[in-house]
Amino acid sequence: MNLTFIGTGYVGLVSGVCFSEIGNQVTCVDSNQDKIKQLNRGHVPIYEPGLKELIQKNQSQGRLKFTSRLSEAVQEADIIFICVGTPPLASGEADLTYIKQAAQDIALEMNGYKIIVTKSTVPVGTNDLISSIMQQLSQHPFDVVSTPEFLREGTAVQDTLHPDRVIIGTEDERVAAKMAELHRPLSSNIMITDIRSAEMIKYASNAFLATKISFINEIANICEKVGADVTEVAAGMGQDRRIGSSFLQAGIGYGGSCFPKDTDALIQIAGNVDYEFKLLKSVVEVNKDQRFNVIAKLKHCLGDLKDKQIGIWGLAFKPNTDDVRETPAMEIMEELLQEGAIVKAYDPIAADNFRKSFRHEDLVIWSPDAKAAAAECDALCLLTDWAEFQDQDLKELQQLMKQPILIDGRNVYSREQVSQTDFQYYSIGRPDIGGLYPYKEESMMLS
Ligand SMILES: NC(=O)C1=CN([C@@H]2O[C@H](COP(=O)(O)OP(=O)(O)OC[C@H]3O[C@@H](n4cnc5c(N)ncnc54)[C@H](O)[C@@H]3O)[C@@H](O)[C@H]2O)C=CC1
Ligand SMILES: O=C(O)[C@H]1O[C@H](OP(=O)(O)OP(=O)(O)OC[C@H]2O[C@@H](n3ccc(=O)[nH]c3=O)[C@H](O)[C@@H]2O)[C@H](O)[C@@H](O)[C@@H]1O
Repeated sequence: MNLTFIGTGYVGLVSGVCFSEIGNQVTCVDSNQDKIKQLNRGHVPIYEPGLKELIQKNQSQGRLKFTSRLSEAVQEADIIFICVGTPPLASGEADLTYIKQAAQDIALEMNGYKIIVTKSTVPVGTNDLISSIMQQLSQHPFDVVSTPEFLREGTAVQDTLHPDRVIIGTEDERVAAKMAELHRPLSSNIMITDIRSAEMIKYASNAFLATKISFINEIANICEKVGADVTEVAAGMGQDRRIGSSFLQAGIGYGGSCFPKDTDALIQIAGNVDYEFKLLKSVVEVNKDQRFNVIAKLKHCLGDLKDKQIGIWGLAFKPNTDDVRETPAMEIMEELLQEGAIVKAYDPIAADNFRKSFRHEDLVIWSPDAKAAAAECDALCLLTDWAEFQDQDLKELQQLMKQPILIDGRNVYSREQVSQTDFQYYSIGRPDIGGLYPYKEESMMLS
């Protein structure tokens, strides 16, 4: 089939490339000409394992092209995917400016029947809005379908080629059959539903995953006070198939371009129909606090942070991505600088992106590698669980530092690794590994 993807962010680019990989003729369009120039020169604007190779392969086999010329791309296509951003407004609501613009752009270039598929995450009712924009501006027939995207950054290619499920929101049987045919090479688990339910499935899924994370983070905080190990607790809970083991990794909270934005948007969607989503509001609040756990632990070890040298390992919101949108590292570093600490930072991939968006860029010492970031530090904080950090020799690391204090915000190191060192080690919800918690002994005793 001839497919056009509008927007070459994570979703448009990865989906476009993967649909070309399974044999479709794909055009990816972006209004950002610089992005298109880069892509045509072989430079991939995002870091995503496996993506560059797939782009090269499908481009050279003539199934994939990049352009900023929308008219051709719309006119050649049977199916057009809208994959533009839906960033948050100050109120938390999704900004639909790019969606409306894309619908108008498509409508003005129509030359016959097409299926318009919304892959962007959009509030319930947005596909109806797209339909009405199209109807006003074009005489040509069309159908609008909601097919939300569930890929994760860092594993986006695998997630797209092997999705757990495909959700297709349409009330038209022929459109459903065509969409199912398109997706069948990727998954046999295809659910056809109505448009509004499809729109809601996306928000509900992200909100539920965010809830699991905030839930386990609160359990971790309690574990620290009662002397239990959250990784053992999560492993025990996860063996119940009704609970499942994924997204129970305690840490410094979720970040990224989607969970923070989509939880806020769902709270607003509910608010707009006079429903207060109390549970989700708490999830968001817990998440905002969780990152400061790192600062509390630093203060417990070092007291006043003024003039203390603190190393930061990891700036991306998760490993295997250079995305720093809503990364917890941003606020942690701001707080450290505010406290008068000297901050040294390193990330294997995301440092350049982080520097561009960090307003105190000039106050940080940017280190070329992990060891340099730790050298001469009073404490080291691990904020992103990159494999590179997991593989470090802790004994060697300890020698480099002024004081052997390690705050592991992602529970990366094992008891065995830590016990072979003199590190004063604090992780999240594992009070028995390394660090001594002052409140542990007295609060653990039942009377
Ligand atoms: N980033 C992710 O991992 C995931 C994102 N989503 C959702 O997918 C949507 C897109 O997200 P990202 O790919 O991260 O977005 P992004 O913001 O990284 O990229 C969007 C792209 O669309 C382009 N664009 C905007 N308006 C355009 C127009 N009228 N014509 C042509 N190009 C246009 C922009 O120049 C930009 O390159 C959002 O709604 C997001 O919530 C869903 C699942 C995963
Ligand atoms: O809508 C989206 O954009 C996407 O949002 C998330 O994907 P992503 O943000 O790429 O990454 P995740 O792997 O979900 O991680 C999100 C954040 O949660 C944190 N996390 C994740 C899992 C966990 O157990 N604990 C935890 O703290 C990660 O460190 C990261 O900061 C969802 O997992 C995708 O299904 C969805 O498509």
